[in-house]
Amino acid sequence: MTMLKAHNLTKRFSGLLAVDDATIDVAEGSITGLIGPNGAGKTTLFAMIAGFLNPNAGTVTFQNEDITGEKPHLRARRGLARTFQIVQPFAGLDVRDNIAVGAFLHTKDPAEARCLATLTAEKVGLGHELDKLASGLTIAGRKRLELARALATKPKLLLLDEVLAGLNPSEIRDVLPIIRQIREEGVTILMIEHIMQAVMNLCDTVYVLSQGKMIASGEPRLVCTDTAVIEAYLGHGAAARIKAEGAAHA
Ligand SMILES: Nc1ncnc2c1ncn2[C@@H]1O[C@H](COP(=O)(O)OP(=O)(O)OP(=O)(O)O)[C@@H](O)[C@H]1O
Repeated sequence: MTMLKAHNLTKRFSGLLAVDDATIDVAEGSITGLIGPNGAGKTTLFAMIAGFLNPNAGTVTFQNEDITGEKPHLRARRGLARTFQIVQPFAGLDVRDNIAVGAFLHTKDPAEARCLATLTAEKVGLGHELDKLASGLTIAGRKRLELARALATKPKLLLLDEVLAGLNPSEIRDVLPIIRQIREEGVTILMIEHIMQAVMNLCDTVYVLSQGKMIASGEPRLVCTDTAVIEAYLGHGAAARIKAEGAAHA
């Protein structure tokens, strides 16, 4: 079943066409990637899916219901949660209470929210830092916290905006199994990611956005060798140059 259908979405910022008639389908149970060069419009597309921005055109359908124009908190109640590229925890709250903020979506009882927060912290490897102030976490810790805050809302679809950015290779290796485990527990994932190793490792399907347009989609291995994708990242004529160099070295 297709859980999310974001169809023909367009977003203009005064003169700039940030997203231009882009379509993305996310299958239930999948990890779907969204990649593209800087400024391609990925975050803008995410914001329209999560309801933080209204599209100028196009529709967002979640579990067969049209949610275009619906406010973010109502989408969250349906089970659509997102993380932010710039991590902004409540610095003065400890890790447990930061995560509990997400849990309050489903309960008014602080004890229950904290209990769910504790369980969620363990899932992302923050179980031993529950009493620490969020401001005292490392970048890697803050990324995990961001993941936990979204997970505590009990999402059906989790939108991850560059959760691996800023992490070193060993920290990335630690987070990949956590993302896989979240999917194993039944959460569908749509992730913006620049780190290709992670995309190749995790994603069943990947979409490529360039200058606001969706230029390719499919299995990560196939998409990476697509001429239009190589040119979007490396410039016009790059695919031919790479091919020629490959032939010269053969
Ligand atoms: N609120 C805004 N007002 C005006 N222009 C904006 C706004 N938000 C984004 N843009 C512009 O829209 C385009 C797409 O930006 P967006 O952040 O969606 O790209 P991105 O693919 O997420 O980039 P990155 O990989 O660098 O995060 C860029 O040219 C950006 O400057």
